[in-house]
Amino acid sequence: MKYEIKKFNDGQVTAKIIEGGNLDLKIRGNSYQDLFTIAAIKEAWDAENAMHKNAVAILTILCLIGQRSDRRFHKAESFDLKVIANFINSMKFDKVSILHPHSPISLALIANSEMISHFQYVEKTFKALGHPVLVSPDAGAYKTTHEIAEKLAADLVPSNKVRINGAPVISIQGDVKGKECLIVDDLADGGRTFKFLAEALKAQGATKVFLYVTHAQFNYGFEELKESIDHIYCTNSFKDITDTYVTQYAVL
Ligand SMILES: O=P(O)(O)OC[C@H]1O[C@H](OP(=O)(O)OP(=O)(O)O)[C@H](O)[C@@H]1O
Repeated sequence: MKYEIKKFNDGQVTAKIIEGGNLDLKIRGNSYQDLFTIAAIKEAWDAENAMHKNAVAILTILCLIGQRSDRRFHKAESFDLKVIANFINSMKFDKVSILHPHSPISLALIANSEMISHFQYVEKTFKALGHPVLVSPDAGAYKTTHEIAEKLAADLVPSNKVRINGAPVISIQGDVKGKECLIVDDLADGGRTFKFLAEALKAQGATKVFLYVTHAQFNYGFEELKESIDHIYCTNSFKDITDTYVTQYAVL
């Protein structure tokens, strides 16, 4: 399958199918633009395949926009992940694979979806660092990090996070004295969760603190992390980062 994308001067996106066959699209999916582009491709593909019902359409989303908005936070506010999921569902893909979604709600809302595990990236990091203690930063991350720790036979220290006026307040439930720690989570936005956690781990005697996140957004506060986190490991699902402080695994 081959296609062509054109952009009009007013921002409109249009797609043209050049060669037929199964559709296998891989996108960051971290912008509405990305979603509209695949909607155009899928619409053109459907029109071309109206007579060939056995062709298959698969979508891979590396960093789903709105994945954190997995509930209606306040009355009268929009439930954004539901809006995004409804739009993706309207395209009727046969399979939608999503890399390390923030919560299972993405999978529940998006039809025919399945999770792509981040295990291989954590495993590479864990081995490169020489088997550090894994740290899960909050209840949301605990389940998947616990599963990964079991598979790696790694020690796991859970920590709890509550946000007070937006700022994370941390409590660590384990002994990290004299140990190297690897915090494992799905995404970093400003990174304050990890800055506070790394400071707390070091205050409790951790010798080094590393961070793994699948979706390295770092929309703000990136430089500050260098004060408490020794090195960051991530994928390029959200963006490419050129900084020796960061090791990125290519997924795109
Ligand atoms: O880089 P930061 O700005 O610190 O944000 C990163 C944290 O935020 C997200 O969790 P969130 O608090 O949204 O989890 P929730 O679903 O439990 O509210 C994410 O899973 C990280 O733990």
